[in-house]
Amino acid sequence: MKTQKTILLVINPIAGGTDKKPIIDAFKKNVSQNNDESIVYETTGKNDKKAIQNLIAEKRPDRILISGGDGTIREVADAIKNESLKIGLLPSGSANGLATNFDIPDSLEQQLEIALGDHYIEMDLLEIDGYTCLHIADLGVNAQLIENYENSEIRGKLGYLIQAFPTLINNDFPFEVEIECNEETCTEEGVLVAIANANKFGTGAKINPTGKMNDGYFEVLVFKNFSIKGILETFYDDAHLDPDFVKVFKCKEVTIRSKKSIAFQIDGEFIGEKQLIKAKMTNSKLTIAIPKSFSAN
Ligand SMILES: Nc1ncnc2c1ncn2[C@@H]1O[C@H](COP(=O)(O)OP(=O)(O)OP(=O)(O)O)[C@@H](O)[C@H]1O
Repeated sequence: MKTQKTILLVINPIAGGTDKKPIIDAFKKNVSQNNDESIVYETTGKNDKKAIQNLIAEKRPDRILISGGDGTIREVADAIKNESLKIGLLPSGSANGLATNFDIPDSLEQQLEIALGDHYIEMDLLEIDGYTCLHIADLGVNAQLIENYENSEIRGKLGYLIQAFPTLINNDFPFEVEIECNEETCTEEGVLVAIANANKFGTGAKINPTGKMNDGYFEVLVFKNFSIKGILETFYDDAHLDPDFVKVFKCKEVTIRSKKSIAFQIDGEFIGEKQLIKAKMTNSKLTIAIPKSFSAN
């Protein structure tokens, strides 16, 4: 009979460009202190989903800790879709949008305590054009900014800020979209259309303050104004949900159409220029260990 727990760490060695040895060492130490067994899987960037599935089938871990950015979390989420496995987050990516949403602290010690703890959220998972979306996807100015940022040399918030000005000046926003949801179709004009399960962008900007990550719904938010002040506030401060600035649709399924091809991103990853987007709430949930102080509202 299995008397101890098995904890698997899936870690992306290149995420965030940092040395991962301290994370692996702290993980092993923490797990062994509880007399549990630790397993470490380092991602390779190739066939990781299958390798993680094989490891789960072989070792039957009780929990999976994930160290990387949102891309690594998505890889694990896809791998465990049909399993009821708990996960914990040790954020180490250059973008940690999901961890930002749960207010996961910076200290590795605290992260391990939370990730191995017993306070969870059953988080909704969205599917957008065949991709799993963990927190926020969007069409328009932010996706354009991410594309420009990915092609630039300067990382971090300063990189976004520097890219913000040419992005805002050198494009043909606002654009028109047709939004089909809740058995209604309407036409809206905006500079950014977000599909949000979560409240915040990875930068910490609270763009969807009323969204709940476990209510079986997501929000479509159309940001209407093309004002540098408004957009920068959206990225760096709490957004104002003034109806003149943003229109919100709460739904389980949406189709968005645009006559022009518009930049589109999911969870901080630039996907491409799109004219048609279909998003829906899935029946899958991700059980994530989160801080006790986090309230899903
Ligand atoms: N060993 C590896 N070598 C190269 N790429 C890898 C490796 N392991 C994972 N990857 C790639 O890393 C990406 C996921 O990175 P993730 O989002 O977790 O971290 P990140 O630092 O935030 O990355 P990014 O800055 O690219 O968003 C995936 O594209 C995956 O294929």
